[in-house]
Amino acid sequence: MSDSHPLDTLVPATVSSPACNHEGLISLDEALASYSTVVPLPVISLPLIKAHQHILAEDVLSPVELPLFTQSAVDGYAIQSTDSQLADATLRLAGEIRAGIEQQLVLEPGQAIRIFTGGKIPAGADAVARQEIVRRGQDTVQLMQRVSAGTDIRYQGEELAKGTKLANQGQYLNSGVIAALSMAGMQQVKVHRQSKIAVLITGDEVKNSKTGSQFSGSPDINETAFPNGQLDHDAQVFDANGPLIASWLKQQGYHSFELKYVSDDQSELQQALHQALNHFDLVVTTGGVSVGDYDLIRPVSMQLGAHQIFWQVAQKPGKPLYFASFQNLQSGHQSYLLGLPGNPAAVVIGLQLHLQTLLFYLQGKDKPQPQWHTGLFNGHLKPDSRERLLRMQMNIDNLGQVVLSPLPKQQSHMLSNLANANVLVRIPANQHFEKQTFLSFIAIN
Ligand SMILES: Nc1nc2c(c(=O)[nH]1)N[C@H]1C(S)=C(S)[C@@H](COP(=O)(O)OP(=O)(O)OC[C@H]3O[C@@H](n4cnc5c(N)ncnc54)[C@H](O)[C@@H]3O)O[C@H]1N2
Ligand code: MOO
Repeated sequence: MSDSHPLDTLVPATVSSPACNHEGLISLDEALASYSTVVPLPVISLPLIKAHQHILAEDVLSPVELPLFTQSAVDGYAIQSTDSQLADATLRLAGEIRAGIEQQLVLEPGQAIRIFTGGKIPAGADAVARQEIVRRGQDTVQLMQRVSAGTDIRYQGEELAKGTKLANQGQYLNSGVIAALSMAGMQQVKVHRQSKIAVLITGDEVKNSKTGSQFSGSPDINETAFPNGQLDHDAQVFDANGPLIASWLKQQGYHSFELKYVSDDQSELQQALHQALNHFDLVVTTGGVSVGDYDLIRPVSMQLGAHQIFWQVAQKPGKPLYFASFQNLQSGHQSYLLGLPGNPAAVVIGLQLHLQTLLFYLQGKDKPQPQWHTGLFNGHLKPDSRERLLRMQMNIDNLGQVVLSPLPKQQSHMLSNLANANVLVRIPANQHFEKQTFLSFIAIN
């Protein structure tokens, strides 16, 4: 740390001085809406499996009909249904059709063909007698029940006609959609490229990994990225934010991100931010965005050319949240900076609401805004001038109602209740809440 005041050499011309009172803050909804101004990432074509957890950039129409051919739904015998009306109904066995084996067999009246689930129905057959309803002889099959036409047959095209829409532009490719596309023979899909993300954990007090703060431009997320062992002195804290962000990103399907630690030293921060803003699509920082003398993320980023979109949101936790855009005028490289406050609970809100919404806009997702659900709040709350996001436990009671139960330890520096929380509940500002109030929530993921 240099002897001079950290801001002596850094008074960016573009910094306004937003008032720290609540009137000067933007609302949570305004902050979330402002992410819609970002430029979505380019469209690329990916093999289906690699496209998992990406956002589809085009509607996908089925190139085939499904099922692909008329087939048996059971293990049994392909027959003509009229033969099952006969008094004796004993049919001659005339061959076998297995799933996946091409056969040119034709079923004649009075015959049965052994067939297995998924086997292609032979010409001449209009029903399958499942093996539980037949009595099998050496070369004969006696039907114990009448079987109507169409029984236990899956017809070609009964699920989908060729050209049916299978998936929509803007849709998230979860494993179910991947399977539906694969079943229709799709091998490549157009998706938005995922954001390349740099994560910068700041703070002299945060126990550091030894990997240094230089970004290499390639992902390095393995256990060596994180600090181990003892604290170096008793004013240090263990890092909560690095593992929080890394595991959250991985859960969202982002495996290509780089995470570094940087101290509150101005030149170190300047170097790390310069690299990150110029080589990544998105830079997520923690700490250093409040009003303290060593809260340098805003002034340093603005001196590097970042343009503040907003700073300070009327939310609790996470008030000093900072969002900026950056464009390198020479290379044209565009990136965004989401500066999350250092308090770990503020980082949770920053990920679940802000980063999630921002990423959805960057990836071109439909419905990018948080999809709030409603539940019955079961407790008391005093008014607060900031909208609050409380960690709660959501359960379904024995009447089938969605019930939200408050948890203790809600302050910004506390995280232990996350072990029991499954939702974030939105508490509007300046209102007194009693039991039996409907409130909005999202699941914590
Ligand atoms: N005078 C004022 N002081 C503060 C205000 C204010 O309006 N006026 N706002 C407060 C609010 S609200 C928040 S939130 C914090 C955010 O401050 P910063 O973003 O600058 O974060 P830091 O000061 O760097 O850290 C805050 C807190 O979190 C701990 N921390 C930081 N990083 C980690 C980490 N990786 N793992 C675990 N814990 C971490 C850090 O030690 C601090 O205790 O500012 C208030 N101050
Ligand atoms: O906004 Mo801060 O996270 O309330 O403490």
